[in-house]
Amino acid sequence: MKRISRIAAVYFSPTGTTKKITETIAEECSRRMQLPWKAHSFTLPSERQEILHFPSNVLIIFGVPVYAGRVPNFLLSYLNQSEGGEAFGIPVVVYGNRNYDDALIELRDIMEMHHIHTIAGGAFIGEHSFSYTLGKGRPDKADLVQARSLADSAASSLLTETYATPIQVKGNIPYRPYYIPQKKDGTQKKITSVFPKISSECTNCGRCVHLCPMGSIADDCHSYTSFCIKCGACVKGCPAGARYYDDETYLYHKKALEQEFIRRAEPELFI
Ligand SMILES: Cc1cc2nc3c(=O)[nH]c(=O)nc-3n(C[C@H](O)[C@H](O)[C@H](O)COP(=O)(O)O)c2cc1C
Repeated sequence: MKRISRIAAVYFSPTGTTKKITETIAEECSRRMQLPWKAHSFTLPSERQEILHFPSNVLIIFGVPVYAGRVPNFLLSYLNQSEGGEAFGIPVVVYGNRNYDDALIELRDIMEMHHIHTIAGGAFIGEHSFSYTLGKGRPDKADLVQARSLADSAASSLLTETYATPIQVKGNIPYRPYYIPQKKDGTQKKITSVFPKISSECTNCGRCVHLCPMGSIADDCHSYTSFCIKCGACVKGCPAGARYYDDETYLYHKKALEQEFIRRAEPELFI
């Protein structure tokens, strides 16, 4: 086996569910392989100043949330500059109880293209960025058991050199187009130009300014300097509950998702 001397949990995670899964897998790999692990977030603009560059001796647990059934597209130019140095890696996607569509296979391909040899993969569920009821409380205890199980199998396959790479995961090639929300009348409408509103409860504490992964909220907390990806970081992270959406298509889409995807989706592990 190529020498692995440390483990890295590398993730983009505006509302923290991807962070939780990715770090749990890293922690368990660390326990099983008796190696140190470290977290590396690329969620905030300041964290994306440096490109991702890994030496060959790292096992990389690479986590992204699923946006529109795919790897978030605004991350592609950043991810496509990364260099994996022939390291081993585990692609992990976290989705809001609807579907992960082609996100996992796309992430695997990105990793392979940048010289990270994938040996396992997983799709997990997190509370949906738009909602407090869809995937509520996920990942939960049972999800974390699954995350640890993925880590155990991956660690065993590395220790016994029985891994297969690239890992075979679910998904289509070519990838399906990005999922587009529907309006009430059944026609599709993108919500790219929608921004959260700010109520009078806002205390100008600046928390949202710090949390925004696009660096799009001005210091006054009330105006926007760039675009909004609807990640939910400012809405769910506002201590005063002052940020909300009132866009009709956004609200209709959120309600439709909450009504249609009430079944409990389960994690899928690829080993
Ligand atoms: C723009 C956008 C698109 C999303 N698209 C999907 C999707 O296609 N399928 C799904 O199940 N969840 C979708 N989600 C929900 C997130 O994948 C999910 O909430 C994830 O747990 C968020 O990760 P985080 O907590 O690390 O930010 C979407 C969220 C956003 C913001």
